[in-house]
Order: sequence, then structure tokens, then C-alpha cells
Amino acid sequence: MAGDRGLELEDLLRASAEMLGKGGFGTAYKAILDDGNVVAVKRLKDLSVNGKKEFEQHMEVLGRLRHPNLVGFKAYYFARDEKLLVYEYMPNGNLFWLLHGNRGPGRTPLDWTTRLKIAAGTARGISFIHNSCKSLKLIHGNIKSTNVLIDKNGNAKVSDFGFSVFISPSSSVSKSNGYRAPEAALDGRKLTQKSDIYSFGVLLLELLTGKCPSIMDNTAPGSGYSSVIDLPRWVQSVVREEWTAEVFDLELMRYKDIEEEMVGLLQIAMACTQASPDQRPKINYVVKMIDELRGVEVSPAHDTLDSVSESPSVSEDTCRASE
Ligand SMILES: Nc1ncnc2c1ncn2[C@@H]1O[C@H](COP(=O)(O)OP(=O)(O)OP(=O)(O)O)[C@@H](O)[C@H]1O
Repeated sequence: MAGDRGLELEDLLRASAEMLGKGGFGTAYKAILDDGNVVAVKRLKDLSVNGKKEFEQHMEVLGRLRHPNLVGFKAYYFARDEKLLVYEYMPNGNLFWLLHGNRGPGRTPLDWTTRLKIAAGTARGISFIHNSCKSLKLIHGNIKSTNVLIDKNGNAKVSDFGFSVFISPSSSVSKSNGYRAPEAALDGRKLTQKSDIYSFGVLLLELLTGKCPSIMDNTAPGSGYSSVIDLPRWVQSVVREEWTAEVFDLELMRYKDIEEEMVGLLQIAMACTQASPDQRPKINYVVKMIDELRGVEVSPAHDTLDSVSESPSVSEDTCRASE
């Protein structure tokens, strides 16, 4: 097992495991180790990997991405028939469930301040990925609300970064999920930092509207066929008709004096989901705009904007090795 010293494959095999869910890249498990430590293990399937060396080089790059808004990547295991990734376990679930889960009477709505904090944290995590390697434009490739996990202090942590390089062209992995930029919807190889920005914009719209971008709309014409709601297009049409207030999640209506912030975040989301990749802002600028909305003073110690480029980056050699 490579990565975290002390963690051996035998430890994982002895651990008691419980399935967390199935995703496009495999199945995730919660594993409780003998020493009481809890980790999340992802068992990968259907990757387009040319060999152990390519996989290991890529894992080395991902392993060096350490940031408070990224889920910690602890170790990996590679064999012909088995590929495992080990992450720190996030006990508070994911953003998808916070927004759309437990719709019953006991539901606690996700308040506005928390939504803004999650938006800001997610943007910081993406910013770190985009800026951490100077010789290679690293991308996340699969930004969506199930990949934003919440830690015990309510901070957003981005997970599942960097797998897009292993998606085989024939794979169906999230090609048509509601977060995919139009230019990348048909061809996963067209994923770029700009398509990450689009996906992040959709995630912001999800936070603002409370609507799930990948939900099936059974009211689509020609019943029997369902289609995925195109959240950016729906929001644009409502705003064009000057019914902007209608886009916001009804659960947000109970909070006072947040309209200006909601409209501000909506403008950022709409800029991120521009159809033309060149018109979408860079993530550093998005971080700055969200911080301004929150009235957060960006101290020089923060890893945003200019200081992003000063934050410890993945070494040039490691980057080149993965190209
Ligand atoms: N480190 C972790 N800690 C806690 N829960 C996790 C962790 N990683 C993943 N999960 C949860 O496990 C479930 C499955 O995750 P997984 O990443 O395999 O699929 P996904 O996010 O639904 O899709 P994709 O594979 O496209 O990212 C999700 O509910 C996810 O939130």
C-alpha cells in the first residue's frame, strides 16, 4: 500500500466495512480499522490506465494536494484486478444530502450562511487544484454536490479530484449529468479548468435554488422519456423574464436581509455557467467575489488570489512525470 506510512492492505482487509454508495468510478466504503481509525475506501472500476507506473505517477501528484478544503488522500493500492484509494472519512455526509435529503417533517433546512460558507470552501478547494501545479493545468473533472463533503466543523471539502484522466472515452461516467459543461458533455476528453468552472457554477445554482441538477424530469414531452433538468438554462429563462426572485429556494425565504447576497451569488453562478468557456471567470476571481459577498477579509495568510501561487505547489518534476 503506498501513501500513509503504517497503513497496510491487511489492515484494510481486517477492517469492518460498510458501503457508503456507488459512483461512476466505483464503490465507496467506510472502513473502521483495528486501531479505531476510520477511513473511506474507494474501490475503482473501469479505469483506462496504461499501467501501474502511469497510475502511480498520477497518485503521487494527487497525494501532494493537501489543503483544508480538499478531502485528505491517504493511500492507494494498485494491482491488476484491484485498485483502491484511501481517504480521510468525512462524518457529516455530502452537500447533496444536506440540500436534497430528508425532505420529511424532521428536516433541518440548510441556512444561508452555511450555504455561502460551503460555496466559499468549495471554491477554495478547486482553486488549490487549479493553481497547485504550474507546469500542468490540473483539473477536478467531476465537480458535483455528492463530491463536496462536510467535515465535523461544517467546512466543505472537495473529493474525487483528478480521476478524469482515467475515464475511458467509451465510459458513460457522468457524461450527461447536469453539471457537465456543454463542450464536455459529449466528449469527456474535453474536460478543462473552464469546464470545472461551469460545473461549479451549476453547484452554486443548486445551492441557490435547492433544485437538483441531475434529477430526472418526468414531465418531459413524450412521456415515458425523462430528461435531465438543465439548471443553468432554467435559471436564465426565469431571470430573463424578470422573475429573479422565483429562482431562489423557498427554504431561504425565512432568512432576513439576504436578498442582495443571493442575487450576488446568482450573478457569479451565471457567469460561471456561460456557454462559451472563454467567458467564464477564473477560479481565483470566483473565490474573491464570494469572499466579498461574505464580507470576509482575505488575509495574506489565506490561500486565495495572489497567495495561491505562493502556496506549496506540487513539484515541477512530479507534474512533468504525470504529463
Ligand atoms: N471520504 C469520504 N467520507 C465520507 N463519505 C464519502 C467519502 N467519499 C465518498 N463518500 C460518499 O460515498 C458515496 C459514494 O461516493 P462516490 O464518490 O463513490 O460516488 P459519487 O460521488 O456518487 O459519484 P462519482 O463516482 O461520480 O464521484 C457518496 O455518498 C459520497 O458522498
